[in-house]
Amino acid sequence: MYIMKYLKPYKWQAISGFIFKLIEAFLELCIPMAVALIIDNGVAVHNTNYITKMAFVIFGLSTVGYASSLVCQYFASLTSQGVGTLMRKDMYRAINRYDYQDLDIIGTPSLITRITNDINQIQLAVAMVIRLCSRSPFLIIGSLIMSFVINWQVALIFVIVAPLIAFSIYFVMSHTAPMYSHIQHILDNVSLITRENLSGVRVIRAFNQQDNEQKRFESTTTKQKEEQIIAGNLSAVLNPATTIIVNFGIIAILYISGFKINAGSMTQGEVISLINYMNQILLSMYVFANVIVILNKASASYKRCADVLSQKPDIVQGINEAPSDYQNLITYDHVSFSYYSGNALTDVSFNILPGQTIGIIGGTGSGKTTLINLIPRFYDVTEGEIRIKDLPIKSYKFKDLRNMIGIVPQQATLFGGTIRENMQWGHPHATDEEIYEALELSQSKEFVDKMTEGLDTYIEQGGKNVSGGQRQRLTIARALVKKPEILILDDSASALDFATDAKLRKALSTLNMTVIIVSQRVSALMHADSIVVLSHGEVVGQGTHDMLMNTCDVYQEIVMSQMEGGQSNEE
Ligand SMILES: Nc1ncnc2c1ncn2[C@@H]1O[C@H](COP(=O)(O)OP(=O)(O)OP(=O)(O)O)[C@@H](O)[C@H]1O
Repeated sequence: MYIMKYLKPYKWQAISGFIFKLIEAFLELCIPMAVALIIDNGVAVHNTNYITKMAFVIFGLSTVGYASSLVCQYFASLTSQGVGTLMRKDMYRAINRYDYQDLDIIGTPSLITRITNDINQIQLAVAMVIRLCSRSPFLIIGSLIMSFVINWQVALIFVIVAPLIAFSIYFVMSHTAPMYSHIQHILDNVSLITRENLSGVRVIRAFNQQDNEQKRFESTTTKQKEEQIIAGNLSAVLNPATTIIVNFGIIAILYISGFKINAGSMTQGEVISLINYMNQILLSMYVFANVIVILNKASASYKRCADVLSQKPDIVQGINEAPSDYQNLITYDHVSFSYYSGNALTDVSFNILPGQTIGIIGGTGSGKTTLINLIPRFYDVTEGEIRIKDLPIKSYKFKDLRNMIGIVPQQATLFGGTIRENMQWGHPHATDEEIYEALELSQSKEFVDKMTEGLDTYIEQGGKNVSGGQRQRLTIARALVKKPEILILDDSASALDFATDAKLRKALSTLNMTVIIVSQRVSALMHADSIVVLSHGEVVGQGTHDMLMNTCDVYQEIVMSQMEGGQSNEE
């Protein structure tokens, strides 16, 4: 039970909250008794001194009750917020250790919902349990006991009325609870659609899809509205139903008490306090039923959060550091890989020597990105082995393995912060000189120099305030600042014009690095020492441009298609 782990540091706050709530409930139980005394010993005999004195007593009881309630509220907030924060931190940590495969399966929107909405639901439940779980049963049982103390015969009415109220609340709740949980599900969908729409707003407008998206949104919210109305109508039955039961109970109390007052075995004040206790039972049952609804919702949220926490990464690191003596830099040895949705690479074998520039080419979906994602162990091979410096990559510590690699992903992503801060991601102590060197190599210096604040220019989250091409160049610079032994460019120059792309490749060729260039453009890798041609996840050719032109049909087709498109040999 994860919840116990998070509650443990707040054990005393939770217990204190419980105790203060019980004090408040106890004082609340005393008030109808005090009112009865005022009626019998003050109002009935015109004793104003007694009434004044008891008014102070009631004021005192209410004030202490109110103060206890505030203290309880304080401890409940402290505990619920503390539990939520600890849980959120652990979830964040767990998600950061996730394998890519797990991220793919659970999905980012769902993880965001779990770490925000679901934790909020759990926090609310923790606060409610502290504040109301003790109070309501205490008041229900206390009111029953008090009524028996006042007059056991009249109190038998409570024994009939209380279960009837409980049954009607249960009946309505058991029908509405599944509806509300379905409504919650629809609301989740509404938030998913909203998130998708907001993040893709430009694409939606570019494709004139506003009306369709509006309809999709409206149909979901209409469904939510309709279900909400049905559930609301059913809930609305509850109030009059329970009020009728309570009113019958009150009539029965008045009827029987009338005889008893006439017979002198009961006072008017006692009748009033019995009616008050009857109302208190009703209110407490309402509150308790609502706490149960909140607990129900929270238990579903808790399960979703516990799933996140219990998911352990399959990819674990080894213990080795990089050897200084080796022959081959990277070796793919009969590597196959499958996503949960299907096979992506089959029996891939090739070798990369230190200092070589390797091109990876192939059609869309041929497995290029998958192939290079296996090197830093974003995913682990399903079969075969990859070795770096003649050691299996599984035997390296993550830090050592990933320190050797500078990867520029297809999707150029920058983070909120200055250009300097972004550049220092891979090398926290990089000097401005080293950063400028990387900017120069990546063909970014020119546009950074034009920015009035240079390296101090603030990059918005995701790099929204720079163009696609500039973003790509900056991500290349970020990888270069790290001075990796292996630089992997995954279609990283797709947004660059041909001239800049050529300059970039020329600059990279001056570096003492092993470079892997993934591209669909022949011009981007035709000068590589070796080119690997992929088709449907299999290597269908390997060699230099000239060799492949003579031996590999797929490569020839790619070259021909690009020559027809006028993209080849633009240098
Ligand atoms: N995260 C993923 N989950 C499931 N399947 C995936 C995932 N990523 C890729 N695939 C599938 O694996 C195959 C290879 O995809 P990959 O992205 O490696 O191709 P690619 O050659 O890099 O394509 P592109 O040139 O379009 O980037 C494709 O069929 C693709 O649908």
